Amino acid sequence: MKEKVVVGMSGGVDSSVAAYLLKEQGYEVIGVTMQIWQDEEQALLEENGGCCGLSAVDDARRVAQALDIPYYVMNFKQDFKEHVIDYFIEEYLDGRTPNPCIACNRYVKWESLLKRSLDIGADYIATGHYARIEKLSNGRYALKRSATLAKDQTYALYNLTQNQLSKTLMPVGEYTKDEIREIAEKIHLPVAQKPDSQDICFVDGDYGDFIEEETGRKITAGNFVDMDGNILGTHKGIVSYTVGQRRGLGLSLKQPGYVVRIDKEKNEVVIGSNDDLMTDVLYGNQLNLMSIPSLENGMRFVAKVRYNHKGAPCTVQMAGEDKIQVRFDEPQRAVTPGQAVVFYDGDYVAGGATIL
Ligand SMILES: Nc1ncnc2c1ncn2[C@@H]1O[C@H](COP(=O)(O)OP(=O)(O)OP(=O)(O)O)[C@@H](O)[C@H]1O
Repeated sequence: MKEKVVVGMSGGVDSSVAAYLLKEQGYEVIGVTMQIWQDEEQALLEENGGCCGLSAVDDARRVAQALDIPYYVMNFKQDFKEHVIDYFIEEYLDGRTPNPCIACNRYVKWESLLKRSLDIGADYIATGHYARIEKLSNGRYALKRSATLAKDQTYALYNLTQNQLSKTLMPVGEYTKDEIREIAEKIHLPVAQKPDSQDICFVDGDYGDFIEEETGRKITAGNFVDMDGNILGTHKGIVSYTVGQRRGLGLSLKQPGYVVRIDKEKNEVVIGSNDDLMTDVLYGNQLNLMSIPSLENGMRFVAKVRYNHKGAPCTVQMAGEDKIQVRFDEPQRAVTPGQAVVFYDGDYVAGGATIL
């Protein structure tokens, strides 16, 4: 009997070609689009390349028809609200910079979609992510960077569990984006020329406005201060800033000023120089290990502190029960609380954690 796989279809090129490739590989393929956000907001975001509203469903349905596979729309709005929107809001209110894609992957795409897929008799779920999954000789499953470093999505997937990885297929990771578009053209998929989706699919514009609308809370203005605590001006609320930011501060300073720290207790945004942003040690919690079963003292990796960071050599070790220390060989710029640190052993994700 054919193995059954549920493909998460966003209506984009990558997941459409993923469905095609798996069908070619002999799987019984079922397409599913997850509805994750309110329809009116989605309709607006669609115009900006958002991922899950009405036109996403239309596109995914047309692709499923073209590929002759069954297709369903499933409602995941509650899961998304709890695990992504609420987390996003809480983190910003706490003066941190969350990564909602990581939370969506772990809790919505995998935990919830995988569960429902297994419930309907599937053996696997699949997505159009640019990453590969391998079972290593030590018995562990690990993500491997995609064949094309130009579009490698392993960073946002570091938090998947062993069980989740063991039930996941990512066929697109073997190809470059150009090759995927060529396949889409060759088989006349209706979405071959669709642009990539934007980073954060549910908010477009000022995060402060979004958080005020969602929570009904008024975001309060506060002081910009320098490294010595001297007041430099007024900010519009800590949720509108992130470490490393220079643009949009509205300050006229003698030297270029950057957000170095956000102090939630004092409702202050601390401004310093580029040098003040450099740090060679960071701490993380909520550790997830992937290619390695445990973290031994002195282990060497290359770690990324944000999606588009090129990665830097470091030593990683435990620094408490669920706390790690990452010590870089050279200081890194703008390490940001709330983002993830993901450490690689060659092409494999060894593990990752949330930056404290
Ligand atoms: N609403 C959704 N329903 C089901 N699956 C989804 C949805 N949104 C995203 N996915 C899955 O997650 C993968 C990665 O999503 P991302 O938003 O990064 O898309 P992308 O890289 O632009 O890919 P695509 O071209 O397939 O949209 C998609 O390829 C798809 O498999």
